[in-house]
Amino acid sequence: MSTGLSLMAPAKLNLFLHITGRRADGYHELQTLFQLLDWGDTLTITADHSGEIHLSGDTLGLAPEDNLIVRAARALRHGDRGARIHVDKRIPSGGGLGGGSSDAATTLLALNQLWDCGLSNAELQAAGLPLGADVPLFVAGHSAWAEGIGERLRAVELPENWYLLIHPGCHVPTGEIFSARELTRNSPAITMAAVFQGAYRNDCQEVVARRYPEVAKALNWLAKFGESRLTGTGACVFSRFDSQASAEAVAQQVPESWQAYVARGINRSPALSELS
Ligand SMILES: C[C@@](CO)(OP(=O)(O)O)[C@H](O)COP(=O)(O)OP(=O)(O)OC[C@H]1O[C@@H](n2ccc(N)nc2=O)[C@H](O)[C@@H]1O
Ligand SMILES: Nc1ncnc2c1ncn2[C@@H]1O[C@H](COP(=O)(O)OP(=O)(O)O)[C@@H](O)[C@H]1O
Repeated sequence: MSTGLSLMAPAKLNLFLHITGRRADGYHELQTLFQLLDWGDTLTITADHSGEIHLSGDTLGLAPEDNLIVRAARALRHGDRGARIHVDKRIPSGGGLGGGSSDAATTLLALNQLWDCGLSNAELQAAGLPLGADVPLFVAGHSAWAEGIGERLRAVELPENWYLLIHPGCHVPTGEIFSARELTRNSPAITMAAVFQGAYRNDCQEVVARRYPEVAKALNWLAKFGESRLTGTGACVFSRFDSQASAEAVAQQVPESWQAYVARGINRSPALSELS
């Protein structure tokens, strides 16, 4: 049990996000289309018998017990199971790109194999949900139509378009947006067919744009080149392009105070092919 794995933890976009209700525990029910991207963090994980989880690399200044990678490893650990995990982060934290959740999911998938835990994918999704509403998506590893709080997933095949993502530099706390009084919480449930006909939006976008002027600016700037939209609760915004070259050409023009990323949509997470 000393083998290691190096896996990509992909980012995601919410191509649309409707809030359809609120549960008794305060969590919001939503409908969303999760698009996985061919771009993300890299985790290098080696299992050992130390009984400890050691994390190195880009730890974002978080205490180990607050890092979703360590929390995911601890959810599976028992006995003398231990691991050394190195993380190279590319996905900006708190950007609505699901970086923390993807890191957690990749950790669960890798350690389930390295530690021979024998959990099914469904069991891993359930173990990951308390860590974050997006963790089941990344454990399932497929672009998906999602309902519930994002954990009821149906795999979908989406066109593998190119996207330009802009991080306008501000941090938008998910909890703040979900507790905003002005947030629309009663969007009627729609069908997947309606979404593919273009009848969709992100219900968080107006609230985030009003509270965070830099997000509004980035949405307006990107709208010069195509339809621009917020992912999740932000702060990142994105637009779809027909080719890598056209996305790169616009990325070159992004104002210097913002971060630009070009990525391709993918249907299946590359991590799944790496794992047996
Ligand atoms: C709404 C999404 C769409 O992808 O936004 P992003 O975070 O990616 O921007 C996610 O599901 C978010 O998932 P995640 O960021 O993991 O959220 P969590 O840690 O589970 O929740 C943070 C806080 O947001 C609120 N929350 C989150 C998800 C949800 N469906 N309803 C909520 O009300 C809760 O107050 C919760 O305490
Ligand atoms: N490994 C990690 N990578 C990113 N963020 C993490 C990680 N562990 C814990 N976090 C915390 O999770 C929160 C949400 O991060 P993230 O999932 O990247 O954003 P979002 O939910 O907006 O997509 C951040 O506030 C961050 O402090």
